[in-house]
Amino acid sequence: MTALVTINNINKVYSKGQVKTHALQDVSLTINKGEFIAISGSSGCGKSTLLSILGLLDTPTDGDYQLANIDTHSLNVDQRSSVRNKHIGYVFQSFNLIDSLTVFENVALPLEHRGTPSKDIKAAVEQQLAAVNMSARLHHKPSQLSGGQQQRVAIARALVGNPDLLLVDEPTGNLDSQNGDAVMRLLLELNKQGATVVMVTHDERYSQMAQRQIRLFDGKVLVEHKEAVA
Ligand SMILES: Nc1ncnc2c1ncn2[C@@H]1O[C@H](COP(=O)(O)OP(=O)(O)OP(=O)(O)O)[C@@H](O)[C@H]1O
Repeated sequence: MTALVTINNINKVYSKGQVKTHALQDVSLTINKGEFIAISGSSGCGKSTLLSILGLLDTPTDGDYQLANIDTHSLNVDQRSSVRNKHIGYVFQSFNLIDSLTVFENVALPLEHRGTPSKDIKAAVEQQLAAVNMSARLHHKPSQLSGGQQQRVAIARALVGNPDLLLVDEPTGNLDSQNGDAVMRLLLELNKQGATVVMVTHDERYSQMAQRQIRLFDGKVLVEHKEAVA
């Protein structure tokens, strides 16, 4: 198995005036290519903080983070955003689509930032929207879609650049159970096709579907359960 992510003794301390919050305490984790990991735990235990650090949206106070053999500590701001663009897809609970852009334009964004030629963008966006069953809505605006459809578009945007790592924060949190189940089935299918997925969820039903489950408590890894490989 090939390690995609290695974090060692990550700590994150938020300081606001005199108040310090130790959001992550000595968290160490290896994520192999092709895994599907669910991170759960009660509110405030550090799930989103961990995902933001994995997604290079935030930096740890100390500790090491290697992604695809890159030591992320030594990256400057521009290098971090380039590594993020190339290696990471991020799906947010609130979709974070841009309302003034069409579905096609939203999904095209990561490739435009990379300077991909427009002919290649068109092919990749159409292929990715077909993979999430949203080909019929290319020219719609996000506000004209249901929540489940918006989340599928957000997943297409996260995957269009073939990232190594798909990070998903409460993907079903804003969806009813039918749409939530459909998004979960899609993530499992994408994982079967090779995507490495790390998903934060409150929903025990969905975390049980992951191959590996990590429960955080007060910023520490409390338990880890791994499905036996047959
Ligand atoms: N920007 C910030 N400044 C100060 N404290 C913060 C900040 N972000 C998070 N925290 C604190 O760090 C701790 C971990 O927060 P985090 O958002 O990672 O938890 P979580 O497990 O994702 O919670 P939830 O399930 O409610 O989203 C909490 O105590 C939170 O109050």
